Amino acid sequence: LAGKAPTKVLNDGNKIPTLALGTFGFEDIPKMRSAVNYAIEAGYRHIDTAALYDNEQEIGKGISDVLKKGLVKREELFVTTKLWNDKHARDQVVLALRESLAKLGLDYVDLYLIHSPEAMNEDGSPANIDYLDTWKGMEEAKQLGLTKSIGVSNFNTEQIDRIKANSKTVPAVNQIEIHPSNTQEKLVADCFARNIAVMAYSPFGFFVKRGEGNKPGNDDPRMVSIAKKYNKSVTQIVLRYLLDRDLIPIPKSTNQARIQQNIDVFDFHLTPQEIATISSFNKNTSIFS
Ligand SMILES: NC(=O)C1=CN([C@@H]2O[C@H](COP(=O)(O)OP(=O)(O)OC[C@H]3O[C@@H](n4cnc5c(N)ncnc54)[C@H](OP(=O)(O)O)[C@@H]3O)[C@@H](O)[C@H]2O)C=CC1
Ligand SMILES: O=C1CO[C@H](CO)[C@@H](O)[C@@H]1O
Repeated sequence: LAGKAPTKVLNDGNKIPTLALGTFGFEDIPKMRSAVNYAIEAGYRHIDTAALYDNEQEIGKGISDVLKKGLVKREELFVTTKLWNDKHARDQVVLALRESLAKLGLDYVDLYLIHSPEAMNEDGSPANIDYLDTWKGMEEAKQLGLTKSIGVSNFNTEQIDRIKANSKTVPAVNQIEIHPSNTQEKLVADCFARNIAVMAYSPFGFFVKRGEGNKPGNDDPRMVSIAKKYNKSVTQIVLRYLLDRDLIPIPKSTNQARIQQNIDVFDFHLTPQEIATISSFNKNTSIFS
């Protein structure tokens, strides 16, 4: 009953499955319960959510279904969630994680991330809270056993180094936007040099800008020819490209066939030349800006 994605050992010794189901999309919240069921049935063992996504309750129902069906045991699952920007005060972190856990119906998560270095007030205005204080709250959450690992998201090298220089715990993970048009080679190398694993969000951001259809369907002849060679789809080639760079992609889908397709990427490898070809699409452009 092992999952399809191999695991990677984090700097704290915990093991993380190297591909996760993405779950962001407010209009998709009602579909998340079935998406989690489809994903676990297809061999996913890692689910990525966040307090921001407002779907932890539906995901919790999906997790409860698969546990009840006996498809997996809790310890075979890896659940990642994130602290939103309006809960950065040190004494809010444990409370925010307890709220997420209650919604998920779990007594611990596997990975808790600071969603972004930017602290905000509830109205979205900037708050004057240093993420070093937030990180202390994260360490407390870990000490309490509410999360196995702690990490960050959307942090740059300088911000990671400030945590490293001022804290006992180094982030286990940095979750950032990575796809062929935003390859992030420097930040990834900096994370790896510090023994920090990297999760790649918006893996299909190569094909679409947010709000412009959101339907990957790339027909670039170079991508199509690599896909033909391996008898895979272009989206599968993008996921394999990220895996072959030792990253942990987070493809989001609520559609059963696409959920299955997105994890069917562990039976081939790209050549260094193909990886270089795909990296040559880099424009250092974020889909969010
Ligand atoms: N830490 C952070 O700040 C951020 C984290 N994330 C995380 O990363 C995840 C993934 O990123 P996200 O921005 O959602 O986008 P993705 O790059 O995962 O793309 C999702 C889109 O692609 C479609 N799709 C999925 N699989 C296929 C396929 N095989 N063929 C064709 N279309 C497909 C989906 O539609 P459909 O569902 O209909 O299949 C959806 O429209 C998020 O869901 C979230 O968990 C994302 C952004 C920021
Ligand atoms: O995780 C996330 C999902 O996407 C949002 C934008 O649409 C981001 O703001 C957020 O960080």
